[in-house]
Amino acid sequence: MMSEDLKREAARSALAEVKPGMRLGLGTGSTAWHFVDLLGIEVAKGFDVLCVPTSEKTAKQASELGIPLTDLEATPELDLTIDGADEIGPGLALIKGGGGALLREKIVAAASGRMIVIADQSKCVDVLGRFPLPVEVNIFGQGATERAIRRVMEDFEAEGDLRPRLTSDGKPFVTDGGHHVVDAFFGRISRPEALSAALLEIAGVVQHGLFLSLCRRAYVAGADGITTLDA
Ligand SMILES: O=C(CO)[C@H](O)[C@H](O)COP(=O)(O)O
Repeated sequence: MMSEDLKREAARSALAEVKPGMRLGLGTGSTAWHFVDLLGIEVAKGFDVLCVPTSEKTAKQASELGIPLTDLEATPELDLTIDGADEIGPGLALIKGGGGALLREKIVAAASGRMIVIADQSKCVDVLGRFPLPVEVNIFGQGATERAIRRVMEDFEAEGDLRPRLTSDGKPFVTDGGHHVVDAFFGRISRPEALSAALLEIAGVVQHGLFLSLCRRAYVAGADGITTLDA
């Protein structure tokens, strides 16, 4: 199966968890795109859900499909969030934010009773950190924030550097919240909880892409079908 087919199969498994009347968080990225697309087909047939998107991109896709949308002001508690991931590690610890939506993704996941991740097998790792960890930073004082992040990277024996994320035309990548993203190349993250705490201690760090103790289930699609991983 091609990678897009695998993503769609994982999305289809997650769709089976969605019951009528649920309040859902909708993730961001190419795998979440398939979930939203499949949900749109059900909504067109009359399926009842109310959704909070985790990015402007997902909001646009969902509204074009006629999926009813709300926000966390009107609906502060959700039943379930379905999202993709950049890495799935032991205990379903995740790295997210490759698409730059990590802040809204984490807020929405934290407001949800459950988070389910959908992915193809390539995302599963024994140790997190091969995928660069996205860190969302306030634009004010970014130089000082980067310096502080580099110090934390040294403390955690990062194998690589910190790189400000740029768009394809070389401009700083700006998140939906108006912040920048810097990508931290760790190679191996052996103490994710401690790293999370150290990064959040930095004043200019808005959020980072380590999702710890948030995801309870993953549907992972591979050549042999779907594997269900539970935390
Ligand atoms: O965290 C994300 C966006 O911020 C995505 O979920 C993550 O990057 C995975 O994306 P894809 O399904 O395209 O591989």
